[in-house]
Amino acid sequence: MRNVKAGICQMQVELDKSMNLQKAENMIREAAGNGSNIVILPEMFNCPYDTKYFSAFAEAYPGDTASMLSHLAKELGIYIIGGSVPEKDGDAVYNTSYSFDRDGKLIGKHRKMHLFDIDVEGGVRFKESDVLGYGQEATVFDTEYCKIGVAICYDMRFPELMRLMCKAGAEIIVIPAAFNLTTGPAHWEITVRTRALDNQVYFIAASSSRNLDFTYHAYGHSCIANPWGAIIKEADEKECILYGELDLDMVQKVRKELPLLKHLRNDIYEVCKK
Ligand SMILES: NC(=O)CC(=O)C(=O)O
Repeated sequence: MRNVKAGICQMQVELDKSMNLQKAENMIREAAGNGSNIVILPEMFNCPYDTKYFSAFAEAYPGDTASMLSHLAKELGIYIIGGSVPEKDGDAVYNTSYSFDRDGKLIGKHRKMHLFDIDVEGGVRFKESDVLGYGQEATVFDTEYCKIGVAICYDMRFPELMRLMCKAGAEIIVIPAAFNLTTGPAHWEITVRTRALDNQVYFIAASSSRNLDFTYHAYGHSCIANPWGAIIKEADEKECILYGELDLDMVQKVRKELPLLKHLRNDIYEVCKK
């Protein structure tokens, strides 16, 4: 049996960065105290999800935020997938996720590859590319449980990237995210389930909770889908820690019983790195 307990911190993000860091620390400690092996934070957990704040909140690596996550991972002996934060690199700012192992070592760094530029009539309008640079690489890393792939929010809408992570051996895909009240009800759950089903992985989508003080209202509803495409845990829109047990043997069982990945017609089409 290969079991992992995941703790998803659906935290409320505020305007005050130090409050966000304190909140994240408290929630990580609580999730670890309740037996989580892997603790996950949401997209932009130290900064409101609004392009006007990204540059001012950005830190060059390691900075206070990544250092805190690394220390906590080591002290608590857990893996941390640190949501995402604005990262400063020279003149550029990226939407970046840092992951740490039980020794506090950085094992994954993902810069959001697909920037969220949308304009839905009567709904949400957002243009990350006004202020953010594009990530260039898919991110998959080893843990003692299995390989884990990490991407950020809008990245999950691109099946090619998810397939690339699956081909690189990911059995769990983790997506720190912040869908909204236009796209969330329509697309969140179906995208999570479909990506889990396509790739026969555990798919974890970790949102912030809904804060109506800001112009961008996160959908919340952090959830976990299993390799059969079923949602096994889902939060509502409020702040909480969502726990889920992942049975990694199920990944291999489903892949054996319904061998989608073996049946790919790579002679006709193939998702590959350029
Ligand atoms: N916030 C995002 O990056 C993506 C999102 O909200 C959506 O795809 O919808």
